[in-house]
Amino acid sequence: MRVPQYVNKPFKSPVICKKSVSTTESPTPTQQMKAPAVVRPLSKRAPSDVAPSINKKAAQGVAYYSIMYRKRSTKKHKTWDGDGTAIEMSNGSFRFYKDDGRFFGSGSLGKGEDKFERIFTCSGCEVQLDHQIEDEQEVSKLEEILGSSTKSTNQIVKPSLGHKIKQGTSSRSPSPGIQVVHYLPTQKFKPVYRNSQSDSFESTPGAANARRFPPIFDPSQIEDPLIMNTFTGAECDVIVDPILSKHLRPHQRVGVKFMYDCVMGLSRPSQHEDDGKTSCLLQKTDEVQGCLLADEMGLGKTLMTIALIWTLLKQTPTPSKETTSQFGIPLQGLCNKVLVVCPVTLIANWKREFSKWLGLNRIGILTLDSKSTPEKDKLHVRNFLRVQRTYQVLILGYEKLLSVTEALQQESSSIGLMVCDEGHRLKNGQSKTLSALNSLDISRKVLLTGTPIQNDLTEFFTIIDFLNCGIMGNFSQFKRDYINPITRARDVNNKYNETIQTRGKDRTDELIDATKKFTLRRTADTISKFLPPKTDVVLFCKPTKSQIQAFEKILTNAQLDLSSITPSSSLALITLFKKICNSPSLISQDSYYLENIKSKSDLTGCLGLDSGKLRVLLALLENIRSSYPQEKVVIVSNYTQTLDIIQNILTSNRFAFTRLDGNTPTKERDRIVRAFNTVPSLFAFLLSAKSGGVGLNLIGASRLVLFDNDWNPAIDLQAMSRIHRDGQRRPCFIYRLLTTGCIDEKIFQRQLMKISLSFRFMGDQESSSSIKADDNLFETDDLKDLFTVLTSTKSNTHDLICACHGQKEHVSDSKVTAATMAETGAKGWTSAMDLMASMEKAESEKIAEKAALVQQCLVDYEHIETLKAHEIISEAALESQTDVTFAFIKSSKI
Ligand SMILES: Nc1ncnc2c1ncn2[C@@H]1O[C@H](COP(=O)(O)OP(=O)(O)OP(=O)(O)O)[C@@H](O)[C@H]1O
Repeated sequence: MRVPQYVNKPFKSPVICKKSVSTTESPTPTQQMKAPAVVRPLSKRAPSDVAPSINKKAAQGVAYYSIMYRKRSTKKHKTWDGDGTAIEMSNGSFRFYKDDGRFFGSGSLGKGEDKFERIFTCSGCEVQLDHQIEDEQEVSKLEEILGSSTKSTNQIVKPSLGHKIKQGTSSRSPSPGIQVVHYLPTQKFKPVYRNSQSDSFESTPGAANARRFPPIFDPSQIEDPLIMNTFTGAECDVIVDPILSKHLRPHQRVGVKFMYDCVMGLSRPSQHEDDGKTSCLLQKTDEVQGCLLADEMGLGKTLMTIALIWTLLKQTPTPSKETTSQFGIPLQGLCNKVLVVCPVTLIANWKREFSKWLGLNRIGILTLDSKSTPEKDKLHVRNFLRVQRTYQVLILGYEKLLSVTEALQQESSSIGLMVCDEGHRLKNGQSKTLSALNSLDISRKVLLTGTPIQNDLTEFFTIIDFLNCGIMGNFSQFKRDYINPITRARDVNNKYNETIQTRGKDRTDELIDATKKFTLRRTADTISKFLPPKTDVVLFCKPTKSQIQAFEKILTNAQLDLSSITPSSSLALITLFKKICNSPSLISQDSYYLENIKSKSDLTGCLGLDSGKLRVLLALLENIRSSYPQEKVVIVSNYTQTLDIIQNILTSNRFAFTRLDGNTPTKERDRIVRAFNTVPSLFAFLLSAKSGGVGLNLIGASRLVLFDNDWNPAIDLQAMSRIHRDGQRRPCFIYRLLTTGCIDEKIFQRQLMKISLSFRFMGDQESSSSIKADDNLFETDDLKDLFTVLTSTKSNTHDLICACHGQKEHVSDSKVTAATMAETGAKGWTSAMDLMASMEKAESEKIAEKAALVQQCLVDYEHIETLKAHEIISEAALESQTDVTFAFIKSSKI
């Protein structure tokens, strides 16, 4: 019997790969209809072809790479023919294997050549390394395949009638480590469903016994199958391809099912909790078809989305005779085409992830070249939509989208799913990108973001309405029903108005309940057990004399009217103060200083390079280099000028580094990142937070220094999660440097307040009553406070939340009151009456609220004053840090 398997070569017309499978008897047509898929093992190879003593070599430090290869050609626009694996031997040479494990050549690098840039030629082929395979499981699979298998790559096992289908290998087996599934139906598989309403289990839910088509994978043959939920009327079970499901972590299985339910319009009962293990019978209401996956960074949103895309491209719960072969094998999935829109810097990352998890010879991915003309782009898009089997996924940058909208509009109904990565970009209802996306006729949408929707309900409405148009009514209704009552309840003047408070709380709960249907957010803690421990270190760095002088002189001469100060009128001064925190030398180029201060005050004496944070940074880098020579450091700043200063310091202290900022061309980024992750001598990576924070994988480093902070905590969080992510092997240290008592600290405190607020909304249902619609953290008093320089404090943040002595204590709830007292001047023992009186003051209430919000984010941190002796100090490379006045340290090991 001949079973078709569709192999879509990325840059070629697809081929139907006719594969023979042997059994001793052919099944009857009815048997064929019901037979399960058989998961076949990896190809076996003869010892003669075996990579020489792989395991031994691995122990000696050989490395594995995924490769792409093609026949040699003189064509101008070359494309790749297939994937494979390379082994870098201990002598530096490379041995190349096709994805079925066949050895096909070897090559070596010339002096100074970059292994990822080099195109090797051997056996009539051109080969390029794609990425290093570091995952232990993957490496051991490769060792197994390349090292211990027997040769039968071209062996075709023929089916024989009526017998169990034998396992064999194919002439086109996929990437190493991947199991081949043959679409052969048997009678064995009877899925068990849970009825989500009643919690009872049944083997034939609703009309399931009327299912006419067998699933393409047999769950009984798959270890830990991932079976999608179903609905009455479904004709076929949908099971995630085991080549992907075997990699998914528990939270990712739940995530894939959640997204599937949303885009399929399946409604979960409100109390429904999916463990990702059972398939449930849900109601198909089509009320929602858009999904917001707002998991924190690093949880693998890309892999989850790839699993969804691949499932929908290959399978459908409602096949028909026309869309299946005579054996009931689906010839097409629910979606023919998928559109992925993302920031341009992430296009390569998406493609790499598709390649990593599926291999690019399984799926056709089209990306538009950033250099091509709008005309060419339109042509490519039209071809993508019209030509059936060459490409299934189009990955586009948001910027390109506008130039191809018209072409997409013409055939957008053929796109079955749209994915918007870093989707918080769409929160502005007036944006052209949003209207371009809205003009496409695509109902199934997935929006990915690691950034919480920051308490702005107007922006949240924009995103909700984009995903599921009209689900919350129109904007005026939403404003009336949710924004107004929630905002009113937040107003301090209504704090004791019970009616307003109750209404606000009810509306908040209602909103959370309504959006829960299509919103999923999990925190980074979910994945922490799969990662090495992480230690967060907040270092308060003593400002230098010239920094303090600079603050004072500028404040005196700025002549700010503090009673009428507004965020916009003070923005330039805020920026100047932030620069002084980094290095007073930045003042001399600052436009506010040049225009308003320079003529009034002579600051020449305090324009030196030196700053508290630079001193701490340099000492930290020296400590790391001498005590942990294997480790690398990422240094992040929001300012390229600051990066320039740090770059000079690195150069004069002979630290080898590389750098990525807004001026780095997109095509260079990948090479820079790869070089940093792989070249041992590169010690530091200078990164601009805004231009490079998103999507980068810098797991070559295990330490990261956040030199300054942004108002938006999401930007800092993005940057910080570049090293502590899947693939990281070493314990990680994240250092945040703050100038003690200065604007740095105030920004940090506001960030923590923002994080607390958004956490309440997005994640913590219990405290959802505290949702605040308007994140108005900039009242006049706050602004005044920003410019206050507290020279006597060791940490203003610590003063705010705690009154301990900085000897490894942790903050606890009970300490907030004490801290509040300290801040309001009520030091020492105070009678209950006095305390009551002072707490009634509006001012102290505000401080208490601020302290509570800040404290919420700092629970579990150890408080350490002037780095009192403690074992973490040496692990964190903080010995002899005389410029650190205080530290908060939290280790995930605690
Ligand atoms: N189950 C897994 N096993 C091994 N590696 C994984 C797994 N899931 C994800 N990864 C890897 O973890 C890294 C982070 O994943 P990914 O970029 O998808 O996270 P994310 O949630 O999109 O984060 P961000 O918002 O920062 O981009 C990637 O290199 C990815 O290949």
